[in-house]
Amino acid sequence: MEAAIASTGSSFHSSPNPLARQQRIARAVVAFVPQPQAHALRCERTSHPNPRASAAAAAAMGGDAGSGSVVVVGRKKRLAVFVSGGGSNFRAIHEAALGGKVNADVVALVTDKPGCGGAEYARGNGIQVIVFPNSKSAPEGISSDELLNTLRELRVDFILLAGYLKLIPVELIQAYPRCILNIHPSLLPAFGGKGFYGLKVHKAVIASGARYSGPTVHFVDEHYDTGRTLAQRVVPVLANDTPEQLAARVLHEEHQVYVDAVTALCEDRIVWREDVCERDRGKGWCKWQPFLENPLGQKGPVVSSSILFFSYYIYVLSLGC
Ligand SMILES: Nc1nc2c(c(=O)[nH]1)N[C@@H](CN(C=O)c1ccc(C(=O)N[C@@H](CCC(=O)O)C(=O)O)cc1)CN2
Ligand SMILES: NCC(=O)N[C@@H]1O[C@H](COP(=O)([O-])[O-])[C@@H](O)[C@H]1O
Repeated sequence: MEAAIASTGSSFHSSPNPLARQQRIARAVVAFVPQPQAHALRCERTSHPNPRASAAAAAAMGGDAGSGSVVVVGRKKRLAVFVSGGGSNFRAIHEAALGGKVNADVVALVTDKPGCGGAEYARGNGIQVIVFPNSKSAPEGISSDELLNTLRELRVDFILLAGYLKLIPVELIQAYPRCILNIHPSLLPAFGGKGFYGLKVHKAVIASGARYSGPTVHFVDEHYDTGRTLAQRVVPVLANDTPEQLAARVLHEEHQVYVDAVTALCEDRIVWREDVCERDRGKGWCKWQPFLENPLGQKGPVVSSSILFFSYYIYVLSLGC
């Protein structure tokens, strides 16, 4: 059962307080809410715009915060992108960040293949290249602990996997809860897991006789491709498709859906819906499902948090006149 509980208010943190948590578990948190501050599990590293301030800003801009007409943008987020190959998704995200669509800076490229296309692009664009992990083919690579320290020194908020072919260690997953995304070239859970990467995925899709395929953006957990799905796009599988033709069709959609997902992530517009949990009856388990907020709604003017807070105080001063 899901209730449409759309509320503005502080962002939702998984509280250590079991009673408070149980009370919350009894309520479903709505998946699509009209504005960024509604109930949501946020990555600890992002800012939380003040709901009253955004309402004031919306009023000042003639919008209506309740209708999602104002997207509040906090501080610029800092991204580390992990790549093993050509890096076209990495380039799409970097270009979207440079163009202002994604409210972020790409501060590091992490790769297990220092000679790959993604690493070359990063060097040509002044982005720090980090080789991880250490291996025979990349002896200059660093350890998990060194990588974690480097990402912290760079104040990285989110990690984006984009064609990275190594398993992300559990210590990185634990250090960045709900802050690591991956893009996979099939409609997970189909055609995912160990051994499913690159053209292998598209060969399996064609061999299966599937009529549709497409990219999946998902949060990363300690296993390959089993994290919570955030966004998907669908493309047709044509009768005479080669794996390369299907790969190109899927890749085109990947660039769109990943940029959209990262845009939402950096604007704090991902909300987590929790199904009513039957934990108190001793069965079942709770599922948190991340959703892009307002995915079909109109996006209002983008307001920087500084303008937002300034308009809020003008609004408050005007009340006193
Ligand atoms: N902890 C996680 N790490 C990674 C995930 C993830 O979901 N959780 N996603 C992968 C990306 N990926 C699919 O999207 C993926 C990449 C690689 C493999 C795979 O089977 N790799 C081979 C090695 C390939 C090579 O080194 O050339 C293997 O492990 O044997 C499966 C899925 C990134 N990391
Ligand atoms: N399972 C992981 C996997 O197969 N990832 C896939 O590797 C390609 C990387 O392309 P890019 O380097 O041009 O972004 C992309 O198609 C991505 O979905």
